[in-house]
Amino acid sequence: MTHYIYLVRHGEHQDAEHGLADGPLSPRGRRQAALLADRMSGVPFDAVWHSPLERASQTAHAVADRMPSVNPEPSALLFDCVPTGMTPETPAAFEPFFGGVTDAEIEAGRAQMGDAVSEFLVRRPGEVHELLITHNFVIAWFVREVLQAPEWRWMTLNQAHCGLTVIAQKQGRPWTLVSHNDMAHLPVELRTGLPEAYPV
Ligand SMILES: O=C(O)[C@@H](CO)OP(=O)(O)O
Repeated sequence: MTHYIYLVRHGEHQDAEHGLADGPLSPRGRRQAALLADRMSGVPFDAVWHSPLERASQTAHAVADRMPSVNPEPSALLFDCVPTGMTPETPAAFEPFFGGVTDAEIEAGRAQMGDAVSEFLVRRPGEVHELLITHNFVIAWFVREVLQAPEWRWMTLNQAHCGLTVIAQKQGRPWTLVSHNDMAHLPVELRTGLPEAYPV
């Protein structure tokens, strides 16, 4: 019996190129979400959770619309956030990023990620499949947590729009990383959202 959590970053949103924080999915984002829905259509989901932001909600509904028995629900624990601040271990290369982040945002992000781990990374009885549609940094934090990597390491983990990351726990065993940022369902022109173009 295995508990699977499928972590998916939302599709590209319409206003991303104008620097707006949220908005509906772009035409490319809608295609990403449809292909994700095709990919996931055979999974017997017990639950679909999504960040309350529009881009995540629309992505979740694109998947769930194909599964009449699944009702996607928003969770504030999956909201976009900055999980930690600059620490003595954080490489100096990341310093500019934190220039635009307040202490209050970091404190809130850390608390949110602590609560999210307590809520989702728990053993549930039986075979369980849960889909979480959320944001780049949130997925990075979950992966870091599963690997028990140093805190700052979330900054080195990036996921493409509608890339698929799977973590799983078998009865009595630790959480494992099954796959990271799997983009097999996305043609090259739809592999967006990574900091640099994927070289292969
Ligand atoms: O702004 C970003 O780069 C990330 C951070 O998590 O968010 P999103 O996945 O919503 O694009």
